[in-house]
Amino acid sequence: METKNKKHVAVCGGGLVGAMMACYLAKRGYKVDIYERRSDIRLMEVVRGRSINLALSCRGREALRGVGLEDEISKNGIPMGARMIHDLNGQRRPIPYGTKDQYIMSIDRRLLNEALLTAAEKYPSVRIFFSHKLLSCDFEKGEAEFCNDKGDTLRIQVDLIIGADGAYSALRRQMMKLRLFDYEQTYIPHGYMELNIPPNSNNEFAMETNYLHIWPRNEFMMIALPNLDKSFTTTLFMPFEIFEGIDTEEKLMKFFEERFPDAIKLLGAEELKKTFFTSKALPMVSIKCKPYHVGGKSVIIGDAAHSMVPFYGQGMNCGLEDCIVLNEMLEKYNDDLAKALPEYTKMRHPDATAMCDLAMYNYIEMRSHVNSKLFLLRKKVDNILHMLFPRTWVPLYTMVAFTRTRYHQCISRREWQDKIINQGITMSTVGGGVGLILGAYLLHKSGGLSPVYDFLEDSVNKVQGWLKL
Ligand SMILES: Cc1cc2nc3c(=O)[nH]c(=O)nc-3n(C[C@H](O)[C@H](O)[C@H](O)COP(=O)(O)OP(=O)(O)OC[C@H]3O[C@@H](n4cnc5c(N)ncnc54)[C@H](O)[C@@H]3O)c2cc1C
Ligand SMILES: COc1ccc2c(c1)CN(c1nc(C(=O)N(C)c3cc(Cl)c(F)cc3C(=O)O)c(Cl)s1)C2
Repeated sequence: METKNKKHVAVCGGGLVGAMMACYLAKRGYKVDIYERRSDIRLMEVVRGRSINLALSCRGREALRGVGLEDEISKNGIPMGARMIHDLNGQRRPIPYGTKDQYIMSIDRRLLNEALLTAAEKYPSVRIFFSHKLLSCDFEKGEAEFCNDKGDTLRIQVDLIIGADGAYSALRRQMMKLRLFDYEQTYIPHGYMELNIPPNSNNEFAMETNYLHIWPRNEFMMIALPNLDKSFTTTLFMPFEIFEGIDTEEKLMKFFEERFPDAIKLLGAEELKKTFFTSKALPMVSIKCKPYHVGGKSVIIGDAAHSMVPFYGQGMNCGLEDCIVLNEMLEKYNDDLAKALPEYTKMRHPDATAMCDLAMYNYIEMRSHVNSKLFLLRKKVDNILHMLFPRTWVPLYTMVAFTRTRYHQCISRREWQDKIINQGITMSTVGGGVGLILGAYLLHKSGGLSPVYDFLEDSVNKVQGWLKL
């Protein structure tokens, strides 16, 4: 692909979204220089960072498909066709995500990042500068300044500076100096800590493999995703003050015996103690900002533009979908940045902020009153209504994880569904009430079990049978 009349772009951040965007831009014939603060993770023994694995769903897979990487990544992913709910007495109950072809995938974060960096590097017009940290930039001149691990500074001039430098983005910090730039951030009182469920003594998975394991305990929660090495990366979510209050091994074991008794054997008591007292609980922040662009000179994508709490497993999926949308805008406006970038903000901001809100909403839901019984019931009702009314009742998580329905439309449909179900509940309550009064009257008049009463009792039993309550 000719690059003579195409743009020269600097992508700050060689994480999942930056490397993905570099592939899309290179496919368009752009000259792309990636500046990544860390050294080359492909050469590192251990890569410290956030969750070791992630749930890849429809939006992320579509982005990978767009650059020909879906098959390579999927073959190294572990399909999860259902959630496995662990309740307090150790009972495990599966709840399918949908039909058998509706599954999400557990993907190793490092493997995904390495594959995306290697794919980007294959394009002759892409260069990657590791150990280069963005310090500042001048949007008017299209200039950016970096420092390398030797402390040298480097100044470059390009047509477009893209910030894919994550939740604590340096490029976004530069944008915050500009007038009319809106910004809000919220740290939640919960932290997360990664634990590990190793393979069992036969070197097999210690739990059912193709499931997203969940221990919902209202204000506490654990989630475990399978790894290729037959372990499960297990993330414990708790308020920081609870983490801090567990300062002895006795307190830790008492806590797990009360809240996650079945997990002790799976985690291994000694390993649990060792990991818990050598790790720090990490924060989770929700960040919304606007606009994502500065004229035709710069744009932020991924967590740099919208960081969300992980309670929908959509942060990466959303960031990868940003790449599809930005590419569509460049296509639509024939690479005219002065038109494409403002359109990108206009198109993407409502959806990205909707997903931030959905993730926060689910965090508050899960934290306040979702234990395993209620989690099970809600998902079952969702699935039954979807079976009965497949075109009108699409569960929210299905729209989010299994379609490319725009995120803000997922919310408007949820509000419509809530209205329907609330009206349904009201009508059935009223209807039920009228039915009962009528039934009682007929019972009284006929002196025997009235047909209405039989019908009512029969239909409630049927629904209960369906719900297996
Ligand atoms: C506990 C947890 C669980 C999660 N689970 C899921 C999940 O199941 N599914 C999902 O879709 N998402 C999940 N996420 C969200 C996901 O991790 C993020 O949305 C995703 O990593 C964002 O990618 P990014 O490339 O935008 O940012 P990052 O992955 O943060 O990458 C930013 C890159 O920029 C580099 N950088 C930073 N500053 C500079 C600088 N100044 N100069 C140069 N380079 C810089 C960094 O080194 C990094 O390589 C989870 C997040 C957490 C915390
Ligand atoms: C590595 O750390 C993490 C941390 C959190 C998550 C993930 C990985 C992956 N996550 C996914 N969430 C959904 C989802 O849509 N919802 C509503 C759910 C939300 C919660 Cl909080 C939950 F526990 C189950 C479901 C569920 O439905 O299974 C998926 Cl679909 S995948 C959350």
